Amino acid sequence: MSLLSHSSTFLLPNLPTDNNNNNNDGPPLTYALIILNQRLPRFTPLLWKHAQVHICADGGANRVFDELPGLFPNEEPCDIRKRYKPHAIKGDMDSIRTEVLDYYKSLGTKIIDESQDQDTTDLHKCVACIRDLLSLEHPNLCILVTGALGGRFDHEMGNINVLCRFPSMRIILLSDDCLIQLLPSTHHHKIHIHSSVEGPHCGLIPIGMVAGSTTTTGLKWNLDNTEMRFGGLVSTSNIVKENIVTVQSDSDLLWTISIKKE
Ligand SMILES: Nc1ncnc2c1ncn2[C@@H]1O[C@H](COP(=O)(O)OP(=O)(O)OP(=O)(O)O)[C@@H](O)[C@H]1O
Ligand SMILES: Cc1ncc(C[n+]2csc(CCO)c2C)c(N)n1
Repeated sequence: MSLLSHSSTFLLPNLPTDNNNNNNDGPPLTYALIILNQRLPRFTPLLWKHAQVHICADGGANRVFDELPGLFPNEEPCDIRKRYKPHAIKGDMDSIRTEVLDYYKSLGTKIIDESQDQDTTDLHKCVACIRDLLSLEHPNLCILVTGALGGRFDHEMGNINVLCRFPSMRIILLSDDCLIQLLPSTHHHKIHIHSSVEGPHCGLIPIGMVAGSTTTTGLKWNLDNTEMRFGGLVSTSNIVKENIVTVQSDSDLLWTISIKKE
């Protein structure tokens, strides 16, 4: 089974320039950023800089409009708003304010109103949009999602469900405190830990099914062909012990790791 490399280099101030590789020994990645409708993480400008495409999910546009200027107290809000112009705003448009919609429309942002679809979330709609826009030209695409965690529980579960609905895409859900991604069972996984910005707290959690057998290295409490299931063992409050964590499992798992406060 082939190995998939993971690396949170997008949390570093500069992406590594040797071979222009931002994914350690994995293929260089192209980043896309989705902003959801929750308080922006403090490192949003960094993610924005690393990403080639920026899309707001409905009310996520209010957050860019309202909160990004506050991250640059010495600059004029209108300068910041022009600098951080989303490529598109997509969703069912029940949360974006009219003045915000009109403002970004006037700057040339694409407005994609999918209010007729009340069966998929705004995040789902944005991921599908990025897949259709970029995945052919950029097979090594990684979607970063801000504001995905730490709010309403139905929204959080909906956001995690998007990871499961697009299992072959690299999607990373972020909050100020942690990140979550899916480790599909189609691969073995090698996770490079950047201990200046992430860890040591971490977790490996089965989702939707019993994970019959999982083996890890690099953790304080490693799994050794161990079964995990909700209602039984799930690996929470684990600790990263090495610079590389490896995971092999017969089931899709969620990987989560804490993000350090500066
Ligand atoms: N409290 C929250 N916790 C977690 N995620 C959130 C929260 N609020 C919004 N989001 C995310 O931001 C996206 C856009 O939110 P917005 O408030 O614009 O729309 P919504 O109508 O509440 O969400 P949806 O239309 O997707 O049900 C949501 O699809 C969801 O992914
Ligand atoms: C069984 C079922 N439960 C909830 C919804 C509601 N819902 C799910 S996604 C969405 C769009 C949000 O922008 C809405 C309203 C549904 N359609 N079907």
